[in-house]
Amino acid sequence: MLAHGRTRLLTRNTRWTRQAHDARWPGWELVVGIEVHAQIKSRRKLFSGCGAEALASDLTTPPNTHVAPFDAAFPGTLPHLNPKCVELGVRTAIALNADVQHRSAFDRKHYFYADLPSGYQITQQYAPIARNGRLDLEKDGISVRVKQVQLEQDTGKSTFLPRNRITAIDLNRAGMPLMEIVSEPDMRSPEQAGNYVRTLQALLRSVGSSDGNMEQGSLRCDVNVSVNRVGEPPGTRCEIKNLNSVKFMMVAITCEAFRQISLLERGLPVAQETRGFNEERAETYSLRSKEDAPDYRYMPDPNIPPLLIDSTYIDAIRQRMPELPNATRARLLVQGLSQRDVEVLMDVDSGREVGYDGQLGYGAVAYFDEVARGRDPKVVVNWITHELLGQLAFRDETFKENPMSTEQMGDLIDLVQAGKVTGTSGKTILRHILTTRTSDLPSKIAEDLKLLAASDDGASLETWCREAIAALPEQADVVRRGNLKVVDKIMGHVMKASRGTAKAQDVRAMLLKLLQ
Ligand SMILES: Nc1ncnc2c1ncn2[C@@H]1O[C@H](COP(=O)(O)OP(=O)(O)OP(=O)(O)O)[C@@H](O)[C@H]1O
Ligand SMILES: [Mg+2]
Ligand SMILES: [Mg+2]
Repeated sequence: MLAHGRTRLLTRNTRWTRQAHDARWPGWELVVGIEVHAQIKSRRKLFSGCGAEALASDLTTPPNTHVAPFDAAFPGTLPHLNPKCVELGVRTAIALNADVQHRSAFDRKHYFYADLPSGYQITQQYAPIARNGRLDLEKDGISVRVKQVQLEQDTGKSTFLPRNRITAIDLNRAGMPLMEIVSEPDMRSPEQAGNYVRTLQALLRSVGSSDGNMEQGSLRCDVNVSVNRVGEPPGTRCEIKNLNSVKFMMVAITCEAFRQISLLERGLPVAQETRGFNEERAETYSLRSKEDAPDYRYMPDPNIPPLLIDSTYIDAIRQRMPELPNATRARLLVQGLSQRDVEVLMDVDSGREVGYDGQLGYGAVAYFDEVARGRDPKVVVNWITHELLGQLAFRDETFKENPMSTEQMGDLIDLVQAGKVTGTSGKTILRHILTTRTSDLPSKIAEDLKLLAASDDGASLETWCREAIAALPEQADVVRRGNLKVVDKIMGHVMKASRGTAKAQDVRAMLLKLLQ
């Protein structure tokens, strides 16, 4: 499963290549670069050793219950780097084809805000853990360069309570580990930007370094947008902050492009600034201009020694890399699955925790792999995508909640393939498992529910057929006169009587025998 090797470069760097004219803004070119902050999936914070379990996803954690003295900047406390975060950072860097730096360092970035008790954030702006990566967007046929990956701390959260007119501070998130993944300005449309974030999410999940969930805040994006007339150098960028879904991010980029173009067309300059996005009014608004930009007074953190990483360490991680999404996609296509099946499988949220050793890979893909061992992949994927996922969706349940084990699914498919139960009964058994959450194997369920195919039992098959002919005399006559199409009607009657246990082929044969 060594799929992490350098994959083929899809195109040359797109940076200066001209994009085919975009009907939304003829004569103009859009340039987008994205800074992604992804929460690292570690059980402990970056420097304090404080437990970070369930903090990221669980918004119900009571405020200020996971705070070590260091997170609250208690005097005399010292940082202690969490090695798990380094490992997951390196793992991410390898997945992005980036150069892991043998020496990186931590800086203090100063600013004053109530949710940052120490008055500075520890980050790696100047000597990041990895540089010069790349993310291939197969759908767009481009490759986005990743400038750097840096480790840094998250801040706390502040909430203004209008009723009491106070701002409440929650330090649970303070000191949580983040990776900032900075792209080069290589995207040329809102769609490419959306695809970049989705592809990155899938990559982070596949290597187990982040949940990458924008809605829950474990992945946050700042998008940088500029426009220029085709053939001219890139314009001044504006950075849009605090976007909480890929969809809104794409809308924000589109709105921002129109705003900048309309300024330039009126001969007005675009000011470099940080902007927010109002979802309801679908417009961006100024947060602060470049002049108001804080002076961060970066300085090396004197309490943290440089991070030295040797080749042996990097190689050990490289050896244990799981299969990456592009390789998974290619492998599934080779197994004969359709593009659509592959998309569906890979889109499904993960059913199991991806181990930190990365052994499991995708939830639904891992599930498929296990069931498909020794079985026809196309048959297996049909049962998973159409029946299982269909039924889960119908019940408004996620794949995480799926009670049907891979053993149960495998047994069910074997029963149907061997003709021991019909396809219809197979679906009944699947629904039975989802409803009762039983761990019984389908072969036992089929017996208990009397769903074993009736083929061996020629007697009842003949009885059902005779009854059906008696119930539908007109149709029976039409068939007798040679119109075989009408036999389907009578078959339907038999299937109903047999509760789906009769095999269609046998029913048809028996009816024709009785009617000719
Ligand atoms: N002309 C441009 N148009 C759009 N995006 C650009 C342009 N030039 C640079 N960018 C993007 O802007 C981003 C700059 O991010 P970077 O983290 O280096 O600096 P920053 O935004 O000044 O710092 P901070 O982390 O404090 O926000 C990169 O993603 C880069 O690709
Ligand atoms: Mg940045
Ligand atoms: Mg920025």
